[in-house]
Amino acid sequence: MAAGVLRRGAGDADAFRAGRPGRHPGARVPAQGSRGLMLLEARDLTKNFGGVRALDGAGFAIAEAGIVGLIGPNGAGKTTLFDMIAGRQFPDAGRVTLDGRDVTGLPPERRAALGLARTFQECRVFPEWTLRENLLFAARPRSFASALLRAFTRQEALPGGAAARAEELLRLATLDAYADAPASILSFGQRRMLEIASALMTRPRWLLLDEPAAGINPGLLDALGRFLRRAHADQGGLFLIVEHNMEFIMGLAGRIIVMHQGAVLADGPPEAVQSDEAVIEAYLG
Ligand SMILES: Nc1ncnc2c1ncn2[C@@H]1O[C@H](COP(=O)(O)OP(=O)(O)OP(=O)(O)O)[C@@H](O)[C@H]1O
Repeated sequence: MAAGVLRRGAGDADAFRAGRPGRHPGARVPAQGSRGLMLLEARDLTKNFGGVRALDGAGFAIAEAGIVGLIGPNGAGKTTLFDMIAGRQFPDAGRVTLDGRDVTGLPPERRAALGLARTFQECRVFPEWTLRENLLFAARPRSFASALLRAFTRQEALPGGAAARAEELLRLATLDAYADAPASILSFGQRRMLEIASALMTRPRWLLLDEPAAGINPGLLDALGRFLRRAHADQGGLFLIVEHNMEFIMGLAGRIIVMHQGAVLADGPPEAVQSDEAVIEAYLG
């Protein structure tokens, strides 16, 4: 197991506590934002798969733009919760709101139209296409009308500013030197950054990242963290990140939500969560 990566096991609590003494024990969910609406709220989500209760009243509210980590031991319900927010799965009970709007029953494409984007555990880029082509593809309008236009005119109707946005993201990801090279020449970690850059092309208000640090060479983790910080400073919104690499997420996120057995166990700044005895206990299993 790589240093700083948390899985169930006796060494986990040590890795979890490493280096960061608790300073704000008991920190809870921040108050509502100035507009009075939550950027994202998951309320009392429940999901059963046959006899398995994957989510058991899970909920949290995020009022402010920022980078938020979603962590928890294997099987805690993180992916299921993520899928509920993205619309890939629907809850048995509970609801999800984006900017106060109930989106619980909306399919993923309707949520995308509202400004939600996500990446997946398996990296999705087109290896034969150049980096720039990958990014421009991500900016393509997905509507039926634009598909028709494309079919009849063979013209790509890209939104204004897409080319400039692609250059900007290539710079933020420090991939600009490879703009015209096929994505196949990139390392796995660089491909992951390209995939994230693609998701950022439309300046999503909500970006869901599923284990961005997984499988990435430790030498590239700093670059990935810098890219995410710079991208967030550039565009704002919420970056919600499921992650098992504790060192990475604790250094990146301003707030950590911990899940355990389908519910939220703790929620607060990294220092508080790392020194929370219930959280340490959950990781020890
Ligand atoms: N499609 C499914 N069918 C049956 N059980 C499922 C399904 N999806 C998830 N589960 C179960 O629900 C529970 C929560 O799974 P989930 O994948 O959400 O956890 P996780 O926190 O993302 O875990 P990991 O960190 O290992 O990815 C687990 O017990 C899992 O086996």
